[in-house]
Amino acid sequence: MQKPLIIAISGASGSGKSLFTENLINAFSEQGRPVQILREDHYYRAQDHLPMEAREKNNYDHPNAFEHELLKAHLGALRNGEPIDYPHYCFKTHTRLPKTERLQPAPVVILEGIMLLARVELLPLYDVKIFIDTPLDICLMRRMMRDVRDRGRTMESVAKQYEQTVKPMYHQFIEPSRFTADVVVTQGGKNQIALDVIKSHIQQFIK
Ligand SMILES: Nc1ncnc2c1ncn2[C@@H]1O[C@H](COP(=O)(O)OP(=O)(O)O)[C@@H](O)[C@H]1O
Ligand SMILES: O=c1ccn([C@@H]2O[C@H](COP(=O)(O)O)[C@@H](O)[C@H]2O)c(=O)[nH]1
Repeated sequence: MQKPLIIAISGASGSGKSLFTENLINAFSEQGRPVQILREDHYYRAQDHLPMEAREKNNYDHPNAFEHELLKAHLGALRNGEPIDYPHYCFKTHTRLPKTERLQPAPVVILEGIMLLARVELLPLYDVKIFIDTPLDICLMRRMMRDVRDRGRTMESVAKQYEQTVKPMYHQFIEPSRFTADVVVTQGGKNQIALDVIKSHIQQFIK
């Protein structure tokens, strides 16, 4: 089997990474499953040993919140044409679910997550590095709506977390990682030109 094309899509929380990824793979949905998605979020560390109060106070915007060692091992396996069983993370309980999901190797693997370009040891594993560059005030607005709607948060808790960790960690880790990207995308998940450019690059890897 030919080595897969591994594409890393990063950027702030709420920048539009997930939407960009979804819009990218929709184009290939009628061709079987040549493009697989793997989310860095699933690699948040398990926290079953901590009470809920401590979990709620954790800094989830520091690279050490992720088990990147496992992500690295999984990328190595996919490169070797082997399937992986990746963990499942729950944002409401701040820990992993007691199940894993199997991901089959594919010609193209798209990874998306906030710290993917901030870990230098992961960079050599990617073939294409994309940074979704969206102004932070827009990210906050989107996150506020999404976290209250989907992740069991209140507006107050989103605002407090943003002030205490999300914003400072963005400036410390995510913003500098923009300079490692091959492609910087403005206008988030709806930038049709950027989507078309990446799609045509992907198409070359799908026979
Ligand atoms: N360009 C855009 N215009 C309007 N809404 C957007 C745009 N990009 C993303 N969104 C919306 O903003 C929210 C956060 O986007 P998402 O893709 O989940 O961000 P991320 O994965 O970077 O955290 C989602 O509800 C999404 O539908
Ligand atoms: O238990 C958790 C784990 C993570 N978060 C927040 O999630 C975002 C990253 O997810 P996106 O899908 O990219 O928005 C990160 O900024 C963490 O603050 C959390 O709140 N709780």
